[in-house]
Amino acid sequence: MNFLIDENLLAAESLFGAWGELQFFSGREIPRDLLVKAEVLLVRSTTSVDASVLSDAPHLRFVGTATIGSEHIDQAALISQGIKFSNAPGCNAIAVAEYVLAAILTPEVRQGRDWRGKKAVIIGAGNTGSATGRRLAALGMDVCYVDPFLAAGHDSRCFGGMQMIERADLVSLHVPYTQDGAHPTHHMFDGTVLNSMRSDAVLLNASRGAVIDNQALFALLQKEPRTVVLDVWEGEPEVLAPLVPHITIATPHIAGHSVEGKVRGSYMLYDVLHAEFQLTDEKIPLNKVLPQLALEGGRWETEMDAPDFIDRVTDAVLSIYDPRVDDQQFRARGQTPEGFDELRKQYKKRRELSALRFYTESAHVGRLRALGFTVESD
Ligand SMILES: NC(=O)C1=CN([C@@H]2O[C@H](COP(=O)(O)OP(=O)(O)OC[C@H]3O[C@@H](n4cnc5c(N)ncnc54)[C@H](O)[C@@H]3O)[C@@H](O)[C@H]2O)C=CC1
Ligand SMILES: O=C(O)C(=O)[C@H](O)COP(=O)(O)O
Repeated sequence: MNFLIDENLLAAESLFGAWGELQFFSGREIPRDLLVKAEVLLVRSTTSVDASVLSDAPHLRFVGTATIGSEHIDQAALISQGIKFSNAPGCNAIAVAEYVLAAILTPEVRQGRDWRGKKAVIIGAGNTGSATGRRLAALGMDVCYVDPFLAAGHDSRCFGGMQMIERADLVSLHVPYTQDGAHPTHHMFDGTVLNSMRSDAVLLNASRGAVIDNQALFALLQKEPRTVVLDVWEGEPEVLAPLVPHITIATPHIAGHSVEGKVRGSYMLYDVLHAEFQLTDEKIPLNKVLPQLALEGGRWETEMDAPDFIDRVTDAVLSIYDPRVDDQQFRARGQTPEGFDELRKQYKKRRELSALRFYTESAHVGRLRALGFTVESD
């Protein structure tokens, strides 16, 4: 099989190398001459795959994106040409949830809050929203979801309408980008919705930029400061530069970029291809391709009392991932399209919290596990 693969797909050589010839491309556009031979095209979220791409790819049988979001793929065009498709649902849910957790534990966002008993409203109760909700609940927050699609089913979690955000201490967005259907998310947070939030509430967006009307947010923040964390930007890689100084933590769409999340994304496509093409070779287990390297300093021995739980957790979380480092780089180099893409391409090897082994006798083992740490207690 002939593969054409975005060079940012981790572990591609190890996973797909035995199945055929691999060619790699870099950047948002696929070089057209490489499409001619391609039977399998594997991309991430920055490459549009539409009818014009397909018209240059006469042998294409499968398109995969190693991401959760799939609005960059014209699925109707694929169906019309009998080309199979898969995304990688849930691959980086842990990474996104850990981004949110780390962001709200930074002193700049936390502003002395203990978070216990505070109200979190999560918009979108799918993979990333649920993973986030579980971590916020483990901090002691009171978590409710807005998700009209799931609220109508048998999900027993706390669901409510958008009016909940009026009383929320934290609002975190985890919806796909949609422009039609019963509940489109384009500019879901427009000026009216933004103004309905409490002025001391934290707003966080790690979903898609245009879920928030960035001009309306800019207008609001010019009038009064608020605590806002943005990982995604309307029109990225172009960003509304005058908005950036008003944002508490600003990052270049890297919330999902843990090494583990990226490898899981590639692995999910490997899994689907193995089944789709009825390949008979023995499957490579996921743990063979997940990074096995021990984390430097990845051992944390602690006693903790209830009052210092949040401070100990904050130290541990920020020792693994501190979004303020990404924020500094974004402000320095990420506000042009080239800088934005470059930061993402060269992104560090960020590990998930499970890479840190907590040794503790504390009564908080269950909460530490729910936050995502590996915990040993003997
Ligand atoms: N910043 C980053 O690096 C990343 C961003 N994302 C973005 O986050 C989005 C969500 O990811 P997942 O949670 O994995 O997707 P998911 O499909 O598991 O969950 C999305 C949820 O949003 C709900 N939803 C849809 N429209 C809604 C609306 N108008 N109001 C409330 N809820 C609505 C759906 O019912 C679904 O339960 C992705 O589509 C992607 O765009 C995902 C991963 C990484
Ligand atoms: O999974 C998604 O959806 C995302 O937004 C990805 O984390 C973004 O990753 P890239 O494909 O843009 O590197």
